Amino acid sequence: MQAATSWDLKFRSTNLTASTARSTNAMSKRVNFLCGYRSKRFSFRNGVSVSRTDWQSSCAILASKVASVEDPGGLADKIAVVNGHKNSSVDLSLVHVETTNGKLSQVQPLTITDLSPAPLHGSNLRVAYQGVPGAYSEAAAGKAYPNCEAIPCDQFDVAFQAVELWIADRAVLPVENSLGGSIHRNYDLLLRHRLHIVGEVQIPVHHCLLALPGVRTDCVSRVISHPQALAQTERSLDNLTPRAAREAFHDTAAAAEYIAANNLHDTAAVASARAAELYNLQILADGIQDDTGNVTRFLMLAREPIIPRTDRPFKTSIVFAAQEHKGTSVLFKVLSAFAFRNISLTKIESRPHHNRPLRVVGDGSFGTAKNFEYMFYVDFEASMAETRAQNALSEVQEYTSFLRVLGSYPMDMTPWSMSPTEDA
Ligand SMILES: O=C(O)C(=O)C[C@]1(C(=O)O)C=C[C@@H](O)C=C1
Repeated sequence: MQAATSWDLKFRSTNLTASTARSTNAMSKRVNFLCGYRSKRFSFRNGVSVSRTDWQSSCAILASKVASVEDPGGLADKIAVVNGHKNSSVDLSLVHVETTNGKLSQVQPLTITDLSPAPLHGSNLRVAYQGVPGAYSEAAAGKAYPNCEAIPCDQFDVAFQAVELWIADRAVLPVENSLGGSIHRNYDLLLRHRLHIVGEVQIPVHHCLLALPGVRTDCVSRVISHPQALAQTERSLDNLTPRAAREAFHDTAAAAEYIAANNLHDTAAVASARAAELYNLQILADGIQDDTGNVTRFLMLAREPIIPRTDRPFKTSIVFAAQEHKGTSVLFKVLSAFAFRNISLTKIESRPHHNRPLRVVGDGSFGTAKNFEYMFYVDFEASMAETRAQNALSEVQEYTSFLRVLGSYPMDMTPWSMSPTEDA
């Protein structure tokens, strides 16, 4: 192996799981984590910590530390193509390369940098995302916070908790896709947790069909991926693998990793080109999303809100519940509060009202009807620093029993490019 080059990459991988983010005291967790790590009393499977009772209340974390990676065959060039997009603005220094010459590297001991407190600013921001390296959410974290330390989490909920417990500074989570629609789980979690939306990023999602080297497409009997990714490639898969069963997986990159780790010759994954690189899979088909306009919108979440401004386009996200017995006219009134002030809405989503899911109506003469109650999520194009937005919300408050501003944040105005071909 050559001596370290300028392409030696210093990567860290901290993988949060549900059990590791369960405690309420961030500081004690951090300490427990460090002790747990040092004592090496827990074991690992596929680079993921296996929970132990004496470790369950501690904060985290598997850390696979510094991996020195030489640059065989132009790694720099290879990872400049992320998600199939050559000119991607995604900064790759966040990437968790755990492999050295294709093999998983050994877990390394902690160094002094592990003991430094969470930075609030700058490039060392710790950003939690759901998935494993190679997931689109990781690319979103890199676009949102170049040079950040991306922290993989096994569930959305864990990413929220990681920020609440000061293990991470930000979470970056998908909320909707232009083809697949809303990721409802994250809407519900936004309400359950007290984090603030501080930004949004949109990522063009360029899917590939991946399999072990040598596997032919007609030998694939099962395709695994994140349900959203399967939905976004439905028609392509009908053509490419018409007889293959489709199975949901936690995230796209985890599906790729699973095939590689289990040497599955009959299974393919829908995932990114970067996942193919990371897990040594071949690309059977490239650009298999059913429409080139396949974009996922991610939200950045923090413990504190940002101060809204008026010098650039801002978006504000709110959630509200209608006053009881006011019926559907409430929604009309709320929407008109924005319309009369020329505030455009970019999104409206309804979710079950978990505290009050049903409303019984009718006086009994014809029986009673059970109407469902909803929480409405609305995104509108204005900053909370604008008087028109403040006035609109004070009007909305009159019609609602519950109103929360989830965040007022800069809109992602990245110039549009749909595919790698168009980038070139
Ligand atoms: O599985 C991944 O790679 C993810 O980042 C998750 C996710 C999603 O939740 O929608 C993100 C973007 C794509 O739309 C497909 C999947």
